[in-house]
Amino acid sequence: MIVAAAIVKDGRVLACERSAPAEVAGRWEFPGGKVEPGESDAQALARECVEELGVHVEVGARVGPDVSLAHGRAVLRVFAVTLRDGDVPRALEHTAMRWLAVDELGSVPWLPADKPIVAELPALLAAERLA
Ligand SMILES: Nc1nc2c([nH]c(=O)n2[C@H]2C[C@H](O)[C@@H](COP(=O)(O)OP(=O)(O)OP(=O)(O)O)O2)c(=O)[nH]1
Repeated sequence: MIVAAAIVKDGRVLACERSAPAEVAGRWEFPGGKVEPGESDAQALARECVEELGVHVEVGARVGPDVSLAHGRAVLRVFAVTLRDGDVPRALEHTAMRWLAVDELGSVPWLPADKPIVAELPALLAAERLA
């Protein structure tokens, strides 16, 4: 299982540019990674957000469907995530980061598996604005 974070703040979502490996470098994704043995999805996601962004997060609801990766050898599961007050993400492992507003969601080359997740973001961003 790969878990990843749709970090939402002020009507925008954080997109991150992969630095490696070569075949996906330059593609954009949600920060995250593999769930390690003994971890829950939420624990893995919280750990990855510390490692990749230096932030503490609160893990919320699922976003979009489980997406099959690598010919069914892995599954990508994305969660809505909020930052702990005052925490500011830094690109510790990514080449670049951008906070995308709803009209900018198509402005980066997402990893192909992320497309059905990105399709759910307008509703997620709208809901956050109302909250
Ligand atoms: N984190 C993340 N990975 C994604 C997304 N979309 C997508 O296809 N993937 C794929 C790319 C990689 O093949 C895999 C995640 O690998 P990773 O390199 O981020 O995981 P990790 O940090 O645990 O890996 P490792 O280098 O520690 O072994 O999932 C996404 O939105 N976020």
